[in-house]
Amino acid sequence: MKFGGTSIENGEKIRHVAELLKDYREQGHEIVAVTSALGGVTDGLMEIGIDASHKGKVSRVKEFMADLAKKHYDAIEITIDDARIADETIRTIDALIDELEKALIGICYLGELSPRSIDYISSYGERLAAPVVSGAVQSQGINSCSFTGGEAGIVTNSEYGCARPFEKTYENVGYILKRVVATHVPIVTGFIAENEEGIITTLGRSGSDFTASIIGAAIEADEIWLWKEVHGIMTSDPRIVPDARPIPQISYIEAMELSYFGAKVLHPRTIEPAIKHGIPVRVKNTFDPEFEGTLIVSDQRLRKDVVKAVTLIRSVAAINISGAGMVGAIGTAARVFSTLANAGVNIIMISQSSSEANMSFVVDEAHLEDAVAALKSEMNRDVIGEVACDRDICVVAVVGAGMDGIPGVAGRVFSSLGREKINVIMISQGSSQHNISFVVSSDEAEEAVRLLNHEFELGN
Ligand SMILES: Nc1ncnc2c1ncn2[C@@H]1O[C@H](COP(=O)(O)OP(=O)(O)O)[C@@H](O)[C@H]1O
Ligand SMILES: N[C@@H](CC(=O)OP(=O)(O)O)C(=O)O
Repeated sequence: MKFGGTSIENGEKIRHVAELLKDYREQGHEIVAVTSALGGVTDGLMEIGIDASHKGKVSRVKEFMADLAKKHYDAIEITIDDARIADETIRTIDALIDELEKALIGICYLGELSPRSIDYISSYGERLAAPVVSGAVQSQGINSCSFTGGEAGIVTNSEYGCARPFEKTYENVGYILKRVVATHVPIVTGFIAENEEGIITTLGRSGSDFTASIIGAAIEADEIWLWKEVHGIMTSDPRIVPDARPIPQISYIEAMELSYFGAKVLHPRTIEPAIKHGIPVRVKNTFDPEFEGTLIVSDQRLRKDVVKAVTLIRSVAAINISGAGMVGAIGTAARVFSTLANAGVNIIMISQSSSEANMSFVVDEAHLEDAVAALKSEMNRDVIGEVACDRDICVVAVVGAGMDGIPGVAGRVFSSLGREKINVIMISQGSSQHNISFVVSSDEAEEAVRLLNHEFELGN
């Protein structure tokens, strides 16, 4: 079971989580709990790290640390009734706060923040949360202990900020946690792991979902449950479409498409370990545990709804390359994509006109400058005449395995946009036919998502 930052935002919510864990444990379930940082803490840690490296104010660091310590002391006061457990937890928190303060002051003096240091600093959110959650569970009379991702056996490469676990992780974690769950509810920090030298790495923002899935696979869990503040995977982000509804059942592939195409409800790599080990994943609402939520499984029963959900990716940019010399020039696409790969640019979507005179792709906005520079310097100007880009765009994706082989879905998507005069800048459909994605300008994107929810009757 994984509890996200919104589920453990403060003492009251942590107490509720501890009671949930107690109830399930007393029903006879063996549970490993994965915890995120208290709500907003990871963002705060990243900001203070950047602040320290730019402005270097020790007084600002001390102020931040006092607030951070208070947030955790307050949570302890509300969640841990037993004085001995509370004292022990406070000592653990104090030691972590002391270590982190020293690191941040070091960054103030050094004036630099490497990707490795960002991972180290941001790891404290989960490292501070796990002992508090564990103390709260112990205070409910249930045996519990806490582990960092590294201590639980998760070993990754050194790609700081989005590290990938090595295969041996599954054996390590299984060996360590399978024995503990028989007697305890172990609380493991989500999001963070270690490389082979024992240096802290992170799995990417929202990576606690991925941690839960790695652990679920390693201990051969019956199910992996992701507890959130929403009623499951919804037909669209409820912040954009207020009447979006929870999807009762969805396939692994659909859930992967949704998370890759911007549905912030799941970390995009969450489903991989679950698929590999055939473990169902449930997304449930921490604050309405009786509600069944969304079940993600491989063997999806055929449902009549063709489109399951509509998602939106922001913070992207489009690049269009064109030139009469591209027509019939063999190897142009290969050169473009290897140039972008060498520049470390992630390509989200690709489209080529049938005339071959231009090619468009969508990249993360953060990679745009590197992408344009690489294309301009590497490409043969005889072939590519122009490289143009557009920052004010979003990708909208219409997802559903039921679209496969059903004629007219694309027609309905684009007719409904056309009726409302929403201009489509670029279109792409994978041959799997699970996803139709297209690009619109940023100021029309949310309206497009609402329109398509209405067109496919996805709302309540
Ligand atoms: N299709 C979707 N279904 C459900 N939630 C979505 C979707 N797209 C975006 N979201 C957002 O994802 C968030 C997921 O819940 P949250 O409790 O924040 O998870 P966590 O704490 O694990 O990160 C919600 O705030 C919701 O607005
Ligand atoms: N705390 C990390 C990891 C995480 O998974 O958080 P959440 O479960 O709140 O998305 C982050 O904010 O990215």
